[in-house]
Amino acid sequence: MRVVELDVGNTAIKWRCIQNGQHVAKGRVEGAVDGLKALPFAGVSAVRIASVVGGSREKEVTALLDHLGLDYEMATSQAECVGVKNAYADVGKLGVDRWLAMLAAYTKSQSACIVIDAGTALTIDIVDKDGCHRGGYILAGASLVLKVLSEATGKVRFGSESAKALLPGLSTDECVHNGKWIGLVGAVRAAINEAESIIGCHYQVFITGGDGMVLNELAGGAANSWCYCEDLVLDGLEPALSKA
Ligand SMILES: Nc1ncnc2c1ncn2[C@@H]1O[C@H](COP(=O)(O)OP(=O)(O)OP(=O)(O)O)[C@@H](O)[C@H]1O
Ligand SMILES: CC(C)(CO)[C@@H](O)C(=O)NCCC(=O)O
Ligand SMILES: [K+]
Repeated sequence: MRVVELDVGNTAIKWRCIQNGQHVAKGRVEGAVDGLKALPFAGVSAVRIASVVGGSREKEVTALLDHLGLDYEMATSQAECVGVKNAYADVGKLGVDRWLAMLAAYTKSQSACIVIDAGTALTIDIVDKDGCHRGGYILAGASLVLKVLSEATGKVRFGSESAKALLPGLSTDECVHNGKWIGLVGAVRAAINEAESIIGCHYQVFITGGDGMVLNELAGGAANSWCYCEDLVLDGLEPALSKA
């Protein structure tokens, strides 16, 4: 059996192809949804989708799959799945990428976990040892921080990043880029601190997203034990969509 999984995010669509349980291809599509036409859809019997974009972009994705004659299933955030219990009163409002990443993390750890997704947004979610989601955080991610600074100021003008560091900057470029990272690293450290008062000190940290690896590296010391999982959101699709 051949399956394609899609993580439709606000910046890019991440995809992978699974054949008989093996991951055989993967990639990233930026910009127009038409880029999905290049995926290896031949022989695919099912498409699983995690989408946080909604609206017309989501319709473009499903219209393209319909056009290709492919059956698809769209994951949604539920009250409970694989032992994880959603903390939102309105469970469907929790971003499905956050939900799926928690399902995957809790399945892997079978213990308390903290799930960090460093994408367009930075999200941090807390799951206790019994699988109860104990809440989370949504912040602007690295690229959004830059966008907001350049749009909302007259003189914070900067180029691209030359090195990734947390040191105090000595130019606008360094101040902005290092500031962006210290904001993300600092937010994650503070969130973990808050989490410890809720779930205690025994937990596994999982990190994913386009900026996940950099954030893991910059967080230093304590972050050595974090588990970087490139496809945590996609990993949650199968448990979320498998019928009991
Ligand atoms: N080709 C790339 N590969 C990996 N990371 C990238 C790439 N291009 C940009 N990034 C980084 O990834 C971040 C976006 O995160 P991610 O790839 O998780 O995207 P996303 O599609 O926005 O997902 P989501 O909307 O679900 O957060 C950007 O801040 C950017 O720094
Ligand atoms: C926060 C993002 C954008 C992260 O991708 C996504 O999970 C989302 O659109 N969430 C909806 C709002 C919420 O999770 O409460
Ligand atoms: K994401």
